[in-house]
Amino acid sequence: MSLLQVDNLSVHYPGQPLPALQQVSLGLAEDELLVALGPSGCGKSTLLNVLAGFIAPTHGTVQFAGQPVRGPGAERAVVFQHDGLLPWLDVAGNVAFGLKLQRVPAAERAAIVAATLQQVGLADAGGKRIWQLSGGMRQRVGIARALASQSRVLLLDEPFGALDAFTREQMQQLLLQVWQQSRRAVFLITHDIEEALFLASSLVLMSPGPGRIVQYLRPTFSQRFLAGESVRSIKSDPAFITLREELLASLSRAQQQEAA
Ligand SMILES: Nc1ncnc2c1ncn2[C@@H]1O[C@H](COP(=O)(O)OP(=O)(O)OP(=O)(O)O)[C@@H](O)[C@H]1O
Repeated sequence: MSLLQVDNLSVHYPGQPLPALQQVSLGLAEDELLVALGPSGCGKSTLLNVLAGFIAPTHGTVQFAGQPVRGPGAERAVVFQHDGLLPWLDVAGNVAFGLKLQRVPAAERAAIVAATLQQVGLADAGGKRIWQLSGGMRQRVGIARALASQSRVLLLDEPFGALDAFTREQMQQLLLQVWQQSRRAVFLITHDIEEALFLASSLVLMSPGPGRIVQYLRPTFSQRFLAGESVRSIKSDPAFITLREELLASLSRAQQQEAA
């Protein structure tokens, strides 16, 4: 059964000629890393915002664990492209912030913060100030904060979009490790085909005008990485390259249809 379930979802922003999303249906299971891939304007952020409970559907339903989503909830943590960290707190303070709001006792809070910082490779950085961190480290803190919240779903909004190619690849690997260890359901949006193929256990390809799902896939490359194969070997595999080119062709076909 899906943890998050979307049925026949449409979102039409007031004053816009076309719906941002039209008749979108998908399910996110507990052990899944679902990626929504598509070009700018296909409704990825709108979909994530609906799952997070920031935006209400115009039509259709969104359910978490069988209950309608009526707004944001602690069981669905969001990580944004621009990390949203609090500059007046240090790294540990940022990771502990949500726990403090939830009134988790100090000793328990400290243990969770230490464990999640360890998980994202920042075990020694708890006392650092936010302005001392690189972009990749900041995103690690954002992910640690989401993990610390003990949410059951992580919603990641283009989390690596602002990073250089090398750091981005490191973060993709980290995310897969964290996904495997933390056993959370993950929903991630990206416009990067290679990133989507490498990370996804399920992938929906989206197209704009109106925003909709045009293809569902179940790539297996992340399983190969988690079984020990190197990222370079996976991304240079002809099977990976062929699928990447097919997705690129599907996306350009969808965009040509939109333009016509
Ligand atoms: N608050 C809003 N009010 C009106 N229209 C909006 C609003 N937010 C998004 N839109 C429109 O809805 C459509 C989908 O936008 P959305 O941001 O969800 O797409 P996206 O795939 O995430 O794009 P990007 O990758 O550029 O962020 C676009 O046409 C956009 O202009």
